[in-house]
Amino acid sequence: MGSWLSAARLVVGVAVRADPRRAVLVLVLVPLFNIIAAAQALGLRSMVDGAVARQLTEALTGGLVLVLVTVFVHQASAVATDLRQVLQQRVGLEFDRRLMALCSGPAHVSHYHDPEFLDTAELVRQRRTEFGGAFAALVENAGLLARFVAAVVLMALVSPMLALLPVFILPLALAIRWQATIVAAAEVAGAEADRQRAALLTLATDPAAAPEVRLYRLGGEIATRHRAAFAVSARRREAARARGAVAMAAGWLLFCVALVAGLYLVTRSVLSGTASAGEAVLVLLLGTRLVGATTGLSFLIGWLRRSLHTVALYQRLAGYPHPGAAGGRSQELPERGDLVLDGVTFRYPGEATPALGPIDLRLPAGATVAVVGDNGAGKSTLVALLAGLYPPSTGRVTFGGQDLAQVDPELWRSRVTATFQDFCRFELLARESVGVGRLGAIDDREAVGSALESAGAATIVAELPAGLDSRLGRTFPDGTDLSSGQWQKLALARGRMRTAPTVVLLDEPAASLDPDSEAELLRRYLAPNGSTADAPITVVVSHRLTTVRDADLIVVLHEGRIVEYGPHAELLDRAGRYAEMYALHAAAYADGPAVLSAAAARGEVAAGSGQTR
Ligand SMILES: Nc1ncnc2c1ncn2[C@@H]1O[C@H](COP(=O)(O)OP(=O)(O)OP(=O)(O)O)[C@@H](O)[C@H]1O
Repeated sequence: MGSWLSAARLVVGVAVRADPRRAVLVLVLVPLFNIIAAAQALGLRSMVDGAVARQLTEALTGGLVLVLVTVFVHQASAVATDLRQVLQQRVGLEFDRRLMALCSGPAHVSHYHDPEFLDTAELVRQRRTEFGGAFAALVENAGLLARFVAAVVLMALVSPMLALLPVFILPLALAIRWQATIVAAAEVAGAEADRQRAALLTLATDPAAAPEVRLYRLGGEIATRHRAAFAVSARRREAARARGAVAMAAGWLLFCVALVAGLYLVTRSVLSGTASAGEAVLVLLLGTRLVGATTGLSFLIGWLRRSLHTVALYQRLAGYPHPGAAGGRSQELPERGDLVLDGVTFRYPGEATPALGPIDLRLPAGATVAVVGDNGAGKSTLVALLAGLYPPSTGRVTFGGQDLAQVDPELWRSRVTATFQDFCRFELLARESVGVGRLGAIDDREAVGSALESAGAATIVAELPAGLDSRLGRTFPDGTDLSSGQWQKLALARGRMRTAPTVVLLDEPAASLDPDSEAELLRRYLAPNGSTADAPITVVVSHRLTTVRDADLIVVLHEGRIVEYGPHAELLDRAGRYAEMYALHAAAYADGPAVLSAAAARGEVAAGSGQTR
């Protein structure tokens, strides 16, 4: 009940803030019109009593009241419905904004790895329209409740016994509430299956997945799994609804018996002369209205319950404890310094063991660093930690001696530029897709042009139908789609928009590039830059070991830990994991022998051993 009230308060607060005048009008007028509607019954009573007593004035006055109230209530309700719909949209829009801020606002992104957060967010996203619906349901319920109370009061004036009718509605109301509770619980329990269903639907309709779906003939399998996932969540929901329906039917039965008994009492009073015929008609009219209002309430309470439950889920998301979200962070950071990880571990939410660490690592100012290791070694996790996207689970990351946990994450991220392994395909205008790398310069064609140039992506854009102004992607009919490598080059250009970053992070930046582009890219990023005073720390994750050898330092990760660390030649001398990986890699390349012989010519391969340096 507490969460209902808190959700209702939030919805009303949002409506009042979104449009104070309309909100107050709707919240006051709708119940008022419903109370006024009860005057129809009074008019009808006077009409009947006037007719029975042959009192024309009384009969005509009653008729006039009946007609006027009916017309007024009809018109006023239409106006109130219009107002309510406008507000409903505004409330929905405001919650959409809040939801976007909730997901994209937190300092870190680790919540996206928490299944509980994802399930709740998925439910809230699916039921977004219910935020506006919650306001509408509140208003309609208030209106119906007012109508109900007015009817009971008028009936009680005829016979006080009739005031007991609401007591017989209580079991029905409890049954309605119980059904809504168990259906909501079933929906939460089925959220995981619903998420799977949504993912399968995306898979079956996503153009990127289409080639493999066709090739491996996965259409049928996806449909089967989709049906199975639906069955899991639907079975739970339907079972909950059925149980609730049985309880509601029992509640209805009790109420109907009570109403029939009430009508019997009034009929007896008319026959004994203690009530007028008009009063009997009044009770009959209000009694049937009571049935209507109760039916309406049973529907509306279900609607209200469901929509307030969505609001409560939103509140749960809003209250999600984001690690490292404490305020009062420093806005100061040195321009240059070493980036140091000190006993750092990172565990994904819900995981028992850390994906990374403990790690101690010093990345000297201006150094170029390559991070290598097997799949799942923790390279991307390390990059995300350095970008400040996750807070370490234990240990600390410092820059220039300053603990980044004490620094505003926004400040740190404004110093970092990155191209991630799963880079985003911003389906905007080409210049915007690059320009979002520095929002302040999004309209600066020159800045975008030089970022494209430095990422080797200028020709891609030059060949587009409208150059920088071409729309990218398939979402819009006039959009041009790009190849994976072309998208990746635009992502690299985006990373070049920040002109003087402190740290440059590149996670598999060349995975989709041709060998020439890759070699050129890594040459640019990994050329030793310690001699330049303002050079950033550059961290490159790559599986192509032959292309990262020029880095000042190479970090070898294995099962989340650093197993080796040093320059290429030193690591080869150590003849450990890196040397082994490097030799395998060089030999596996089509031109492996050529690489090896070139290395031998430079004295980097121990003669006859195949071991490279
Ligand atoms: N969202 C997640 N939730 C739980 N565990 C995760 C998640 N993402 C990654 N992991 C786990 O963390 C470990 C490190 O993953 P990470 O992606 O950092 O490896 P990687 O070295 O970048 O791999 P690759 O070379 O394949 O890109 C792996 O064991 C992986 O299973």
